[in-house]
Amino acid sequence: MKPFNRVCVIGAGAWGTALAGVAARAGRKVTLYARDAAVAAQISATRDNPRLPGIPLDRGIVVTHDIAAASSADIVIIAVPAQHSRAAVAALAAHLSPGTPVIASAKGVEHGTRRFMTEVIEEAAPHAVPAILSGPSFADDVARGLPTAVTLAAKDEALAVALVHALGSAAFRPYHTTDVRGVEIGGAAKNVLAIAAGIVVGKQLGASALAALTTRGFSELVRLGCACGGRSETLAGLSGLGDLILTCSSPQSRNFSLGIALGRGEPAPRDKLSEGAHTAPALLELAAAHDVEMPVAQAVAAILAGRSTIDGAIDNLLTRPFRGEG
Ligand SMILES: NC(=O)C1=CN([C@@H]2O[C@H](COP(=O)(O)OP(=O)(O)OC[C@H]3O[C@@H](n4cnc5c(N)ncnc54)[C@H](O)[C@@H]3O)[C@@H](O)[C@H]2O)C=CC1
Ligand SMILES: O=C(CO)COP(=O)(O)O
Repeated sequence: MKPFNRVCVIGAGAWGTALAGVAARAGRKVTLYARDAAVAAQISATRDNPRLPGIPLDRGIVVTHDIAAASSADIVIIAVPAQHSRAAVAALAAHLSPGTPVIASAKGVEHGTRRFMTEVIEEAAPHAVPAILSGPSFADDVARGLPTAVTLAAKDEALAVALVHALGSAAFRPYHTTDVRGVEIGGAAKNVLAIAAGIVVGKQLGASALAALTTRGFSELVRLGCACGGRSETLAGLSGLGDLILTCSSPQSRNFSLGIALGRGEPAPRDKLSEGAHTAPALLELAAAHDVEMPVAQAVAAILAGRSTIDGAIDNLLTRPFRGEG
């Protein structure tokens, strides 16, 4: 396999900027693409992204507004919100050399189509080779170079290993797998479940309730993941259980914070992306299509859509029939 040297990251938000830093730290030549020319110019001039305030951009990273810069990339990383990934990949497709690995890093399921992020890449850039990176990793931690471990999946194991070597470093440790579906379902489901965990905290239901909710949420994630073809060891790994633990326990998470605000009866935090809120309906459609029960995710979707009050949803969950664990 040819060595990967040039990396182009699409999306100059918090995660794209953090991943550009990861690639630069791993010794790669990095271009960070911002859709908005003014944003590209500002980040390039100040070497600071307001989404990651106070964390200087690595000196070697070139910031551009020119999508054609992707044409020289050996690896492309898509770091835009899940519902925008198709548009970002479509705009990129004509500039990619055939066979270029395109790594999805959004955590969600597409509305309407119920497609996972690698499926979106397959459809929008059929000549690219999709991969997915996911796991417990806050952009702020990663950009600061704090120790992080994630999962990186590609159908071809040799490619997954090569991508790990191209992006990994002491502080950023990707583990490779060929279980693409298992990795992407963990990231998508945990965001929805983290909103429920936040509600538990916002409603002050106690630490025991939070542990119960997180664990029963994990059962849902595993049920859906296995039904969609993911492997149980992946779902119990960094991109499933690992990310669920992180996001269901830290106010640094935007999904958890949304839940806390909802539980307290406060307005949702402004200008903060909550992928779980966007993914909840599509996740439930997937669950229904596979005949999988997801009561916690269902409660989140019902609350967000205004079909249920928080108290009503909690009552529903607490009065479900007793059953065997599993
Ligand atoms: N922030 C974090 O800690 C982490 C985020 N993620 C995932 O990464 C994804 C992006 O999240 P953030 O970077 O945090 O969001 P963000 O809101 O900070 O940034 C999103 C960026 O995408 C850009 N964008 C939107 N549509 C685009 C398009 N069509 N072409 C090019 N750029 C476009 C926006 O201009 C914005 O700069 C989400 O799916 C999130 O779940 C994953 C791991 C960690
Ligand atoms: O995915 C993340 C950490 O792994 C980031 O979580 P939030 O999107 O909830 O902030």
